[in-house]
Amino acid sequence: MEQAPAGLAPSPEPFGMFRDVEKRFALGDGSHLKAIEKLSLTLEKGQLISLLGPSGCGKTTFLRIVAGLERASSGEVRIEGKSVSEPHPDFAFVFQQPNLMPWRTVLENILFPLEIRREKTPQGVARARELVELVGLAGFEDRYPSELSGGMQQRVALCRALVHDAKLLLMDEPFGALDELKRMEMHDLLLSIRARTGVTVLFVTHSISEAIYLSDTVAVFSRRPATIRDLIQIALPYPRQSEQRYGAEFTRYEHEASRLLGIVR
Ligand SMILES: Nc1ncnc2c1ncn2[C@@H]1O[C@H](COP(=O)(O)OP(=O)(O)OP(=O)(O)O)[C@@H](O)[C@H]1O
Repeated sequence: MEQAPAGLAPSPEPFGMFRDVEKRFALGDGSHLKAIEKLSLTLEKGQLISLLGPSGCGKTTFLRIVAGLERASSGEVRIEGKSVSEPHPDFAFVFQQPNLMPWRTVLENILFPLEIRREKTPQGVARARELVELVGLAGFEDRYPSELSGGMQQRVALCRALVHDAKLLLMDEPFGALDELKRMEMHDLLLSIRARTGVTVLFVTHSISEAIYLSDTVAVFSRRPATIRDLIQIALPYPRQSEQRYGAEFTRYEHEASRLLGIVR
């Protein structure tokens, strides 16, 4: 690490630091596919960054690398100053499908991460119940996933991700399978949970409006091989309100993102 000039404390490394990340996949015919090229991004603690880009550009691959589920071919991937090489117990995931265990009740699904960590303490159970309350599922603790709507199942998945007090929440198009109304409800729910817990979030989406509504920063990806075209800082105040979606400032951000994506000039 570089030495700070005398009298100045070295500035601490950001929570997440990704520098010149590249990813090449070896294909069956002996050729390679370059999914990510020289991608650099920093993530501050408590920040919510959306990764916005066209389908197939490499967003999921990047998220999987940050998660430690995939290794970068080159570049640096660091969380809290440490290189990521495998999934970390402080990371949590929410995918497009809730992937609940059908034979477990709502509460049992949420408690699962605590069970595998052997942390199913009375405090852990209390936190699970508190999360159930927070996402509006009180009274459904003993129901099975098949008895819930898709939106309710996704809320259970969110509780399961947060029950062990994750530091980093990695979300891959988590609301993509929901209808517009449910998706908007989930946006407000995610933002209220984030305001309460201070969790840092990386959120993959190809919805421009979703990215703007949720994020303090939108990282607009290029087409494959993915790199970041630009960062859009969203200055809309929190707590976000649905009315903001129809304001002139929101439209300006939508236009800027569309321009960076090459949809409009
Ligand atoms: N394991 C793999 N082996 C070979 N190629 C892969 C592998 N995983 C992903 N790819 C390729 O890498 C590219 C990026 O895929 P990725 O899933 O990251 O895109 P994405 O931006 O998340 O797309 P979408 O929004 O459609 O989910 C694609 O061309 C995909 O075919």
